[in-house]
Amino acid sequence: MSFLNSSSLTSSITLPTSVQNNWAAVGLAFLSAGAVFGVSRTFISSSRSTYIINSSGERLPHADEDTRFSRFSHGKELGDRLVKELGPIYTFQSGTLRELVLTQPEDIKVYYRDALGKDESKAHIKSLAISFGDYMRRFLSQSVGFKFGNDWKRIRDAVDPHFIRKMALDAVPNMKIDYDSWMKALRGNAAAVAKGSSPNDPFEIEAVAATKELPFKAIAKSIYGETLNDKWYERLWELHMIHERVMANAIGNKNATKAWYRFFPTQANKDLRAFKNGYKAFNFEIVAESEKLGYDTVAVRMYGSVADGLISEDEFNQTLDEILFANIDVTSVAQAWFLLDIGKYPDIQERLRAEVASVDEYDPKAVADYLSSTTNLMHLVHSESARLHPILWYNIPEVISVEKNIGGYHIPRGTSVCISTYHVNTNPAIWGSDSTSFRPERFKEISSSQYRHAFWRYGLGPRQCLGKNFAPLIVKLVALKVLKTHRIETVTDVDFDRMQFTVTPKAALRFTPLRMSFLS
Ligand code: HEM
Repeated sequence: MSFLNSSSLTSSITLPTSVQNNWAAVGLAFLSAGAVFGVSRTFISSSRSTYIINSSGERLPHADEDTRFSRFSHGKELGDRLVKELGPIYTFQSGTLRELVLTQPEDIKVYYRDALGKDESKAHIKSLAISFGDYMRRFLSQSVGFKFGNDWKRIRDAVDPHFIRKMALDAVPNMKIDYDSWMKALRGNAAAVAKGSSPNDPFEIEAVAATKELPFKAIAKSIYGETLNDKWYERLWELHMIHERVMANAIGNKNATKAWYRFFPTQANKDLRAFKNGYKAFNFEIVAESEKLGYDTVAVRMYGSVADGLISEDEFNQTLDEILFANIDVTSVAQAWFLLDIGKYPDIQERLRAEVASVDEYDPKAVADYLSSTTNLMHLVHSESARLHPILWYNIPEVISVEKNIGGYHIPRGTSVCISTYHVNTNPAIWGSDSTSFRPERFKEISSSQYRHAFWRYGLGPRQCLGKNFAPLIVKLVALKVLKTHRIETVTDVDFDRMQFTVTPKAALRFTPLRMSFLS
């Protein structure tokens, strides 16, 4: 049964593997299921019978349809229809919950005001609507993305220093080595179809297949540094394979959501234990090895916070799990969209190629400077691609802990709130009448303060993506590498893979080598 037809997030055990895996990528990055995990402030008030009203007593427009799955699979169509029928602020159902949806920057600004709460009781909490139950709690409830309030601040304080801009830039030369190998090997990828027998002939490949595993090594290397040789990487990859099965169960196995399930000798439980114990041992041993070799890696420094009693060992291991295993799909999908956009607009591609021609890709500083520039064409094209392809149509909701007046309506505390990302990113009042067109130059015409609450990419509130300094570099690096060696064309119409949780493109790219020499 497809998740599109299931009546509850956990009601289908038989989600196709691809769906399960991608739901895994809910990026636990964005994740949120924290509220169910032993949290006392469970005061979700927006039940089906609760109406939100304005000062004249008028009800906020409401769509009485359960959107828990359609908001991901058909989020664009759903959002377009609801904005047209209900206006810029509305509620829709998420199972038994009535959830508030925002599309206007000024409303989003109010929503996020004091979201972290100086007083913890006023901080946003994560929504119960997407709680995944006991199985996931056993391996991810201690990760940063699941926390809120003071616990979240404590972990972020310990982790943030290792993901600052300088760290990301320092990681580029090491990443570049893997991107070189990726480009050389792409033609031989099992999913690639050669359009001739000569290495000079083009080949075609689905964009997501091309980029699928690329970010994993990049992020792993950023964390484990020089210590991560082939032997360690092989071990990490084996853990990744177990993690895929674990996530599939966490999201698709209804029984696994129940507390009693942990006591049964199922394969899912064995996998969970194997992953938890295996990853704990991996981290412990690789940190020890790094220290022995004198390598000052991110993992070593993060482990220092465990030794100093700032975070627990579970918080350390689970936050690394979230960063490494759960973020693969989010970043690879962003890479796929970026290449598809470049492949779709040949004139932009040629201008980009002319720009990258002046970057010496064997000079680490030149590469880092180029990838981190916020004024070059690469940056403009990357921003435009990110604007038009949010990774979720609706972000993962948070629950407000104090009553707010948003868009003229009294929003009670306990209301679960989410953002219609595409409608924010294409709001004509901010982005102009051509807001849905691909026009990178618009980013030269508008200042970042003008779109501060109108560009959903790494989060719009004070709680933002931990990888936001790394992700753009990883995505741009793919484009740099491709443009130096190949001409790319988007050869099929771009559709969405609606069986995926993230907004995933379904389209193929044709790669035509520019010259032979890179293959040698
Ligand atoms: C293009 C790629 C990526 C995009 C678009 C993206 C986007 C996001 C978004 C929208 C959030 C939610 C922010 C919120 O709560 O409002 C998030 C959270 C998070 N992301 Fe990313 N992300 C990407 C890549 C990465 C990478 C590479 C890492 C690894 C370093 C990462 C680590 C995280 C973590 C740990 C969180 C949870 C942060 C917290 O709750 O404190 N992300 N990401």
